[in-house]
Amino acid sequence: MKTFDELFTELSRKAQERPEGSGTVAALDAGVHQIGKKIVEEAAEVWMAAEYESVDAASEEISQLLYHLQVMMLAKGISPQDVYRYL
Ligand SMILES: N=c1c2ncn([C@@H]3O[C@H](COP(=O)(O)OP(=O)(O)OP(=O)(O)O)[C@@H](O)[C@H]3O)c2ncn1[C@@H]1O[C@H](COP(=O)(O)O)[C@@H](O)[C@H]1O
Repeated sequence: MKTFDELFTELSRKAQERPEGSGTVAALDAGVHQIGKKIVEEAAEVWMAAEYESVDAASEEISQLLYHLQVMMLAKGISPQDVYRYL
């Protein structure tokens, strides 16, 4: 289990060190357009799970959406603090 900030730290390191087999590195290489499509796909999965599936399934979909949002943040050089100041 990890927090939003812990995941962001982990993904930042992956982006920098580019370990082989990292899905995050592959997503960053694919670019903003592909990351954006993944965010829309995951958002739809959150909606469907929330409406038709269990709380656990919806939680898992939300975690995946948060992951892909973090990948977009990395792709655009946006830090958690950049986002938090709007919360
Ligand atoms: N939390 C996540 C995470 N959530 C979602 N995903 C990605 O999102 C996909 C889920 O999307 P879908 O449900 O659409 O499943 P899918 O259709 O089989 O996925 P794709 O075919 O699109 O790859 C997964 O296959 C992962 O590629 C994640 N990938 C990585 N992480 C964490 O990120 C960290 C770094 O991962 P790597 O960069 O791969 O080392 C690790 O701690 C991982 O646990």
